[in-house]
Amino acid sequence: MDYPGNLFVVAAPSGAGKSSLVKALLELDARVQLSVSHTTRSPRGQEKHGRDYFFVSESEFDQMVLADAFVEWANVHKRRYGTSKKAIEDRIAHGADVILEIDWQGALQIKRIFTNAVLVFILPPSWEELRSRLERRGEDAPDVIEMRLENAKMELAQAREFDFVIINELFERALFDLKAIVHAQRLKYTSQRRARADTFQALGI
Ligand SMILES: Nc1ncnc2c1ncn2[C@@H]1O[C@H](COP(=O)(O)OP(=O)(O)OP(=O)(O)O)[C@@H](O)[C@H]1O
Ligand SMILES: Nc1nc2c(ncn2[C@@H]2O[C@H](COP(=O)(O)O)[C@@H](O)[C@H]2O)c(=O)[nH]1
Repeated sequence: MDYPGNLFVVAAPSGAGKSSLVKALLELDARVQLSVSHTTRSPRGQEKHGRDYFFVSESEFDQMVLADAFVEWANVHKRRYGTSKKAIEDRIAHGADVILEIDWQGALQIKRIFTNAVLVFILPPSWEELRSRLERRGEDAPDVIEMRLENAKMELAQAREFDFVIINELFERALFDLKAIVHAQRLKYTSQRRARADTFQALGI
Protein backbone atom coordinates (compact mmCIF):
# COMPACT_ATOMS: atom_id res chain seq x y z
CA MET A 1 0.00 0.00 0.00
CA ASP A 2 1.25 3.50 -0.80
CA TYR A 3 0.39 6.45 1.46
CA PRO A 4 1.62 10.05 1.40
CA GLY A 5 3.10 9.71 4.91
CA ASN A 6 6.08 7.56 5.84
CA LEU A 7 6.11 4.76 8.36
CA PHE A 8 9.17 4.11 10.54
CA VAL A 9 9.49 1.09 12.80
CA VAL A 10 12.08 1.00 15.57
CA ALA A 11 12.76 -2.28 17.34
CA ALA A 12 15.38 -3.35 19.87
CA PRO A 13 15.84 -5.63 22.82
CA SER A 14 14.54 -4.18 26.06
CA GLY A 15 16.99 -1.63 27.46
CA ALA A 16 18.87 -0.92 24.21
CA GLY A 17 17.49 2.62 24.27
CA LYS A 18 14.77 2.78 21.61
CA SER A 19 12.27 4.77 23.73
CA SER A 20 14.97 7.30 24.64
CA LEU A 21 16.02 7.69 20.99
CA VAL A 22 12.45 7.96 19.69
CA LYS A 23 11.55 10.50 22.40
CA ALA A 24 14.56 12.64 21.43
CA LEU A 25 13.64 12.38 17.73
CA LEU A 26 10.05 13.49 18.46
CA GLU A 27 11.35 16.54 20.33
CA LEU A 28 13.51 17.53 17.35
CA ASP A 29 11.15 16.73 14.49
CA ALA A 30 7.55 17.91 14.66
CA ARG A 31 6.64 16.03 11.48
CA VAL A 32 7.06 12.66 13.19
CA GLN A 33 4.18 11.35 15.30
CA LEU A 34 4.35 8.42 17.71
CA SER A 35 2.01 5.47 17.38
CA VAL A 36 0.71 4.63 20.87
CA SER A 37 0.35 0.87 21.32
CA HIS A 38 -2.08 -1.18 23.38
CA THR A 39 -0.67 -3.55 25.98
CA THR A 40 -1.88 -5.95 28.64
CA ARG A 41 1.10 -5.20 30.91
CA SER A 42 0.77 -2.86 33.91
CA PRO A 43 2.05 0.73 33.79
CA ARG A 44 5.54 1.23 35.24
CA GLY A 45 7.15 4.35 36.76
CA GLN A 46 5.62 7.56 35.42
CA GLU A 47 3.87 5.94 32.44
CA LYS A 48 0.47 7.41 31.53
CA HIS A 49 -2.51 5.75 29.83
CA GLY A 50 -2.90 7.18 26.32
CA ARG A 51 0.55 8.75 26.25
CA ASP A 52 2.94 5.81 26.71
CA TYR A 53 0.46 2.99 26.07
CA PHE A 54 -3.21 2.22 26.19
CA PHE A 55 -3.17 -0.17 29.15
CA VAL A 56 -5.97 -2.69 28.64
CA SER A 57 -7.17 -5.90 30.27
CA GLU A 58 -6.74 -9.31 28.63
CA SER A 59 -10.43 -9.34 27.69
CA GLU A 60 -10.29 -5.85 26.17
CA PHE A 61 -7.30 -6.97 24.12
CA ASP A 62 -9.20 -10.12 23.05
CA GLN A 63 -12.13 -7.98 21.90
CA MET A 64 -9.83 -5.79 19.81
CA VAL A 65 -8.28 -8.87 18.19
CA LEU A 66 -11.77 -10.21 17.37
CA ALA A 67 -12.83 -6.83 15.97
CA ASP A 68 -9.73 -6.84 13.71
CA ALA A 69 -8.69 -3.54 15.29
CA PHE A 70 -4.94 -4.27 15.16
CA VAL A 71 -2.64 -3.88 12.21
CA GLU A 72 -0.19 -6.12 14.10
CA TRP A 73 0.10 -7.64 17.55
CA ALA A 74 2.45 -10.04 19.33
CA ASN A 75 3.26 -11.78 22.59
CA VAL A 76 6.33 -10.13 24.07
CA HIS A 77 7.88 -10.93 27.47
CA LYS A 78 4.72 -12.89 28.42
CA ARG A 79 2.38 -9.94 27.71
CA ARG A 80 0.47 -8.86 24.60
CA TYR A 81 1.21 -5.69 22.66
CA GLY A 82 -0.48 -4.35 19.52
CA THR A 83 -0.63 -1.42 17.11
CA SER A 84 -4.20 -0.38 16.37
CA LYS A 85 -5.18 0.53 12.83
CA LYS A 86 -6.47 3.78 14.34
CA ALA A 87 -2.96 4.64 15.60
CA ILE A 88 -1.48 4.83 12.11
CA GLU A 89 -3.73 4.56 9.08
CA ASP A 90 -5.51 7.96 9.18
CA ARG A 91 -2.29 9.74 9.97
CA ILE A 92 -0.17 8.32 7.14
CA ALA A 93 -3.14 8.72 4.76
CA HIS A 94 -3.06 12.45 5.61
CA GLY A 95 0.68 12.78 5.04
CA ALA A 96 2.06 12.49 8.59
CA ASP A 97 5.18 10.46 9.28
CA VAL A 98 4.45 7.89 11.99
CA ILE A 99 6.98 6.04 14.12
CA LEU A 100 6.27 2.70 15.81
CA GLU A 101 8.29 1.41 18.73
CA ILE A 102 7.50 -2.28 18.61
CA ASP A 103 9.18 -5.68 18.77
CA TRP A 104 10.70 -7.57 15.81
CA GLN A 105 7.63 -9.79 15.27
CA GLY A 106 5.41 -6.74 14.89
CA ALA A 107 8.01 -5.02 12.70
CA LEU A 108 8.01 -7.90 10.21
CA GLN A 109 4.19 -7.98 10.17
CA ILE A 110 4.17 -4.24 9.39
CA LYS A 111 6.65 -4.67 6.53
CA ARG A 112 4.41 -7.27 4.92
CA ILE A 113 1.45 -4.84 4.92
CA PHE A 114 3.24 -1.52 4.40
CA THR A 115 6.05 -2.49 2.06
CA ASN A 116 7.52 1.03 2.09
CA ALA A 117 7.88 1.04 5.88
CA VAL A 118 11.46 1.58 7.04
CA LEU A 119 12.62 -0.94 9.67
CA VAL A 120 15.35 0.18 12.09
CA PHE A 121 16.94 -2.12 14.67
CA ILE A 122 18.78 -0.62 17.66
CA LEU A 123 21.69 -2.62 19.09
CA PRO A 124 23.32 -2.12 22.48
CA PRO A 125 27.14 -1.93 22.35
CA SER A 126 27.54 -5.05 24.56
CA TRP A 127 25.66 -7.52 26.76
CA GLU A 128 27.19 -5.95 29.87
CA GLU A 129 25.92 -2.51 28.88
CA LEU A 130 22.45 -3.88 28.10
CA ARG A 131 22.20 -5.44 31.55
CA SER A 132 23.52 -2.35 33.23
CA ARG A 133 21.02 -0.09 31.39
CA LEU A 134 18.11 -2.26 32.51
CA GLU A 135 19.43 -2.29 36.09
CA ARG A 136 20.14 1.46 36.14
CA ARG A 137 16.66 2.20 34.75
CA GLY A 138 15.37 0.47 37.87
CA GLU A 139 11.81 -0.02 36.65
CA ASP A 140 11.67 -3.81 36.30
CA ALA A 141 11.91 -6.49 38.99
CA PRO A 142 15.11 -8.62 38.86
CA ASP A 143 13.27 -11.65 37.44
CA VAL A 144 11.74 -9.46 34.71
CA ILE A 145 15.21 -8.13 33.83
CA GLU A 146 16.53 -11.70 33.58
CA MET A 147 13.64 -12.71 31.30
CA ARG A 148 14.19 -9.65 29.07
CA LEU A 149 17.93 -10.42 28.79
CA GLU A 150 17.16 -14.04 27.97
CA ASN A 151 14.66 -12.98 25.26
CA ALA A 152 17.20 -10.47 23.90
CA LYS A 153 19.37 -13.34 22.58
CA MET A 154 16.69 -14.40 20.12
CA GLU A 155 15.63 -10.80 19.37
CA LEU A 156 19.18 -9.76 18.40
CA ALA A 157 19.27 -12.59 15.87
CA GLN A 158 16.53 -10.73 13.92
CA ALA A 159 18.60 -7.58 13.34
CA ARG A 160 19.66 -8.73 9.85
CA GLU A 161 16.03 -8.68 8.68
CA PHE A 162 15.89 -4.91 9.18
CA ASP A 163 16.64 -2.15 6.67
CA PHE A 164 19.01 -0.33 9.07
CA VAL A 165 20.92 -1.20 12.23
CA ILE A 166 22.02 1.52 14.66
CA ILE A 167 24.46 0.87 17.50
CA ASN A 168 23.39 2.91 20.50
CA GLU A 169 26.69 3.40 22.27
CA LEU A 170 27.03 7.17 22.22
CA PHE A 171 23.47 8.48 22.43
CA GLU A 172 24.04 11.58 20.27
CA ARG A 173 25.68 9.53 17.53
CA ALA A 174 22.77 7.05 17.48
CA LEU A 175 20.27 9.91 17.39
CA PHE A 176 22.14 11.47 14.46
CA ASP A 177 21.86 8.14 12.58
CA LEU A 178 18.13 7.87 13.28
CA LYS A 179 17.52 11.45 12.09
CA ALA A 180 19.52 10.74 8.93
CA ILE A 181 17.38 7.68 8.14
CA VAL A 182 14.16 9.69 8.56
CA HIS A 183 15.42 12.52 6.35
CA ALA A 184 16.72 10.16 3.66
CA GLN A 185 13.37 8.37 3.46
CA ARG A 186 11.49 11.66 3.12
CA LEU A 187 13.78 12.81 0.31
CA LYS A 188 13.48 9.48 -1.49
CA TYR A 189 9.68 9.37 -1.43
CA THR A 190 9.13 13.05 -2.06
CA SER A 191 11.24 12.90 -5.20
CA GLN A 192 9.67 9.61 -6.31
CA ARG A 193 6.15 10.99 -5.88
CA ARG A 194 7.09 14.17 -7.75
CA ALA A 195 8.59 12.15 -10.61
CA ARG A 196 5.49 9.98 -10.78
CA ALA A 197 3.13 12.99 -10.78
CA ASP A 198 5.22 14.61 -13.56
CA THR A 199 5.11 11.43 -15.64
CA PHE A 200 1.34 11.06 -15.14
CA GLN A 201 0.93 14.64 -16.30
CA ALA A 202 3.23 14.17 -19.31
CA LEU A 203 1.30 11.05 -20.33
CA GLY A 204 -2.05 12.73 -19.69
CA ILE A 205 -3.20 9.94 -17.35
N1 LIG B 1 23.40 5.64 24.60
C1 LIG B 1 23.04 5.43 25.88
N2 LIG B 1 24.01 5.42 26.83
C2 LIG B 1 23.68 5.19 28.13
N3 LIG B 1 22.42 4.97 28.60
C3 LIG B 1 21.45 4.96 27.69
C4 LIG B 1 21.69 5.19 26.29
N4 LIG B 1 20.52 5.11 25.62
C5 LIG B 1 19.57 4.86 26.55
N5 LIG B 1 20.12 4.78 27.79
C6 LIG B 1 19.44 4.48 29.07
O1 LIG B 1 19.17 3.07 29.07
C7 LIG B 1 17.93 2.80 29.73
C8 LIG B 1 17.04 2.01 28.77
O2 LIG B 1 16.63 2.88 27.72
P1 LIG B 1 15.14 2.83 27.13
O3 LIG B 1 14.13 2.81 28.24
O4 LIG B 1 15.07 3.92 26.13
O5 LIG B 1 15.21 1.40 26.43
P2 LIG B 1 14.13 0.62 25.53
O6 LIG B 1 14.87 -0.04 24.46
O7 LIG B 1 13.04 1.56 25.14
O8 LIG B 1 13.58 -0.46 26.55
P3 LIG B 1 12.08 -1.12 26.65
O9 LIG B 1 11.85 -1.94 25.44
O10 LIG B 1 12.17 -1.96 27.88
O11 LIG B 1 11.09 -0.01 26.82
C9 LIG B 1 17.34 4.15 30.14
O12 LIG B 1 17.64 4.36 31.50
C10 LIG B 1 18.09 5.15 29.25
O13 LIG B 1 18.21 6.41 29.87
N1 LIG C 1 4.63 -6.18 18.40
C1 LIG C 1 4.53 -5.14 19.22
N2 LIG C 1 5.48 -4.92 20.15
C2 LIG C 1 5.36 -3.84 20.94
C3 LIG C 1 4.30 -2.92 20.81
N3 LIG C 1 4.45 -1.94 21.73
C4 LIG C 1 5.57 -2.22 22.38
N4 LIG C 1 6.14 -3.36 21.92
C5 LIG C 1 7.38 -4.00 22.34
O1 LIG C 1 7.23 -4.72 23.52
C6 LIG C 1 8.48 -4.81 24.20
C7 LIG C 1 8.34 -4.48 25.64
O2 LIG C 1 7.97 -3.15 25.83
P1 LIG C 1 7.95 -2.51 27.30
O3 LIG C 1 7.35 -1.15 27.12
O4 LIG C 1 7.12 -3.43 28.14
O5 LIG C 1 9.36 -2.46 27.77
C8 LIG C 1 9.43 -3.85 23.47
O6 LIG C 1 10.24 -4.62 22.59
C9 LIG C 1 8.47 -2.99 22.70
O7 LIG C 1 9.06 -2.45 21.54
C10 LIG C 1 3.32 -3.18 19.79
O8 LIG C 1 2.33 -2.44 19.61
N5 LIG C 1 3.47 -4.29 19.06
